[in-house]
Amino acid sequence: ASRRRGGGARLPPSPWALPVIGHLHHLAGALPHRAMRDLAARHGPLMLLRLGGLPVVVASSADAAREVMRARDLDFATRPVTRMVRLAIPAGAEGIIFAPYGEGWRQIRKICTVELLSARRVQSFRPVREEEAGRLLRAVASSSATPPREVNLSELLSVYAADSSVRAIIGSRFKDRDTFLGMLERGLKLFAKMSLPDLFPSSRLAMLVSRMPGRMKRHRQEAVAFMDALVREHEESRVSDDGKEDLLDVLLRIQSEGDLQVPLTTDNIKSVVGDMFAGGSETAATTLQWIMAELMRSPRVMQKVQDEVRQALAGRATVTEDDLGNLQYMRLVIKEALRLHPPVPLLLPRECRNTCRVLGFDVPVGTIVFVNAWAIARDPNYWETPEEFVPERFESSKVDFKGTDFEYLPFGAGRRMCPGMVFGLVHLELALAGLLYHFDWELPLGMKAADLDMTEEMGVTARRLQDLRLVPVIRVPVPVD
Ligand code: HEM
Repeated sequence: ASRRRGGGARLPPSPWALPVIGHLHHLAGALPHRAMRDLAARHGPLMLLRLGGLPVVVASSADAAREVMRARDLDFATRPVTRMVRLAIPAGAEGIIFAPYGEGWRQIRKICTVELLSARRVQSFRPVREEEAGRLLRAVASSSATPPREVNLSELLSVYAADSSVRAIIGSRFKDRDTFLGMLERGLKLFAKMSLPDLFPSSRLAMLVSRMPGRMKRHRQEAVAFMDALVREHEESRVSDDGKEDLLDVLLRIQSEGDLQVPLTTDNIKSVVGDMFAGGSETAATTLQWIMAELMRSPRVMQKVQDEVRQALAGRATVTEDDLGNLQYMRLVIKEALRLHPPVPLLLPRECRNTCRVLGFDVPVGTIVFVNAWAIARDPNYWETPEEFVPERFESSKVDFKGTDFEYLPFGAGRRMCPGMVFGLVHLELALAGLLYHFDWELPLGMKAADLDMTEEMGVTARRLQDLRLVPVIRVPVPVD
């Protein structure tokens, strides 16, 4: 039941709580989006949890999501910054993801949408993507000898997404690419975990007993040294605005042009570089892995989407981005995979800036808000046979992921909605079209579609626990370099 507390606030309903840990035990042993869906079934579309010392509200219906991200978007337009994140990103040094709502964030957001992630800029990286997609296809082909052998498709897709993003962000010139990737990945792992000091923000003991603060500080030192070298290298070999700029070049140019309302510091720029990688890489890799897994479980859909791709490309040596516009059914396949497997199932957390009312309940200032987009996208109130992979459901429906249909929110909605949608989608489409055009796909010997393990694990994204291993059989040879 809902509770009234000091001043007569009507708080959203909560499950039973334990002293100190609050509701943490309700989440133990399950993935957060799944545990929260089960709790919401009992406590309603807006519920209040206390995770250690953190008050958290979870929105689990389209109505609740609409309230948070449209009606009251301004009240929820900032993000919580935990103690550990603060150790890695000092106040004022934020990029975009963790920037508090305000002029600074608005300016960086505008730079992202107009300069970094605009359709024109994304287009300028087309040669990089096509090269990386070619590399992916060759890597797959080289493993499909006679007799064809299985490949670890998860690994190859992660390499594709990471390499292609990194080349867009810091260019192809950078010598220490591998170190950069390794560092970013270690950093992301640290950010993805809620540690004791995060859950108990006022506890000094938690700070003392946890190993996280030390790790975060070391990560920051390493990242700062590395980014300094990266920025220096970019400053020494400036590229002009001839379409060959990488995202770091663009940021440094905007900084040097100087006519900004809020100064853009080099610390901000370094954080944006990290944010672009954090936002763009694992999301694309995870989605591609889920799409291929769902296609393997649904031979009907696989056949239909391969027929489409092969008809559209008949006689072609390989796929280019010019071909993608004709692949309507493939686009529905991607939409359906993003419905069942939104890579960021709880979206990125928001924080309440002003105490306000949502669905008749009071949400106090400072509360962290999650929108359970995963649960909403599988809710039988909005979806027929929600657990089934049926791309055709989007054929006659206007529901889209642009942030106006609150039953389907893989990219979020409102002011904080994902600015990287175009960038992400074109990566997905290009790689997928290539994989479907050049190869037929089989399960490893003796395995049936029903045996494919679809268990999730929570990293930065909700990704596959088991790597996806499949056997590619060449249908159209992949051109050599
Ligand atoms: C399949 C691909 C992707 C998915 C599913 C996805 C999903 C999301 C989601 C759910 C959010 C939170 C939105 C909210 O709070 O309402 C978000 C934010 C964000 N995404 Fe993406 N994303 C993808 C690709 C990308 C790419 C390619 C980039 C950049 C290269 C990117 C950069 C960002 C940034 C910077 C934010 C934070 C925006 C802000 O706080 O103002 N994303 N994304």
